[in-house]
Amino acid sequence: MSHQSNLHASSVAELAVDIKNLVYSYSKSAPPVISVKKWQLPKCEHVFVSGASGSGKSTLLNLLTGTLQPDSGSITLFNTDFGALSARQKDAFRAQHIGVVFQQFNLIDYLTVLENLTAAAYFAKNTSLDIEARARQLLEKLQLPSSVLQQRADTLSVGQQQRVAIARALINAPHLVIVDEPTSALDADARDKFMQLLIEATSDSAVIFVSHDKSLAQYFDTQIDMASLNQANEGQV
Ligand SMILES: Nc1ncnc2c1ncn2[C@@H]1O[C@H](COP(=O)(O)OP(=O)(O)OP(=O)(O)O)[C@@H](O)[C@H]1O
Repeated sequence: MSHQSNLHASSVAELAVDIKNLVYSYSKSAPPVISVKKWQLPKCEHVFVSGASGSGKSTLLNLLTGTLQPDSGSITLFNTDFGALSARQKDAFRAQHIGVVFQQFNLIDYLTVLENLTAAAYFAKNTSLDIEARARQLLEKLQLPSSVLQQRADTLSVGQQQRVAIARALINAPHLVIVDEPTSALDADARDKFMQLLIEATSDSAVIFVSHDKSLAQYFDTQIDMASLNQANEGQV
C-alpha cells in the first residue's frame, strides 16, 4: 500500500502520533537521548512539550519529521508506519501531511512570500488547490496584508517572517504541525499575539509545539515535559 492510499486511512485515524518504544542515540557509547516507551497524540490535539536545554526536544522533532532515523521502536503518523516508508516516501509524506515552523523560520530570502509558499506546495505536489487563493486566505487569517505576497522574504520584519513561516507550514493543509521554539526573539506582547494567531490558524491540525518557556503552555490543550516523556537515562549510569 502506498503512502497515498494510507492517507485515506489517515482521515479516520484517531491518533495523529503513536510512538512505541522509541530509542535514539547520537553515539553508541553514550546513553540514548530519546527513550520514549509510549506516547500518543490524538488528532487535532495541541500539545506543548517543554524541557530544559539539551533534554532532547529538537531530537524528538527530527525523529518525527524523519530527519533522524530511530535506533529502534516505531512512530506511526495517522495510521501510517512512518519508519516503514522509504526515504522518498518519507519526503513525500512529510511534504503532504506535516507542516513545520522552524526556530529560524528558514524562509528562502531571495524569493517573494508567494514564491516561498508556492515552493512548499510544489514539493508536496499539491496541484489540487489554488495556491495563490489559499496563500491570500492564510495571510488574512494571520493578519498580514496581501501586498506582502509580492515582497521578498528578506525584506520582512521578524514578526512578519514568523507569520509567513506559519502560512508556509499550513499551505498544504497538513494534519500535523510541528513548531520548534519560534518565539524567543519576541517581546511579551508580540509573543502573545503570535501564539493566538498560531492556535487559531491550526484548529484543524494536531500541533506539537516545543519550547523551554513554560508560560506558553496556557495556549495548549495538554502539556508534557521531556523528562517525563523521556525515560532515556533510567537505570543508566
Ligand atoms: N548532532 C549531534 N551529535 C551529538 N549529540 C547531539 C547532536 N545533537 C544534539 N546532541 C545532544 O543530544 C542532546 C539533546 O539535544 P537536543 O538538541 O535534542 O535538545 P533540546 O532539548 O532541543 O535543547 P535546546 O532547548 O537547547 O534546543 C544534548 O545533550 C545534545 O548535546
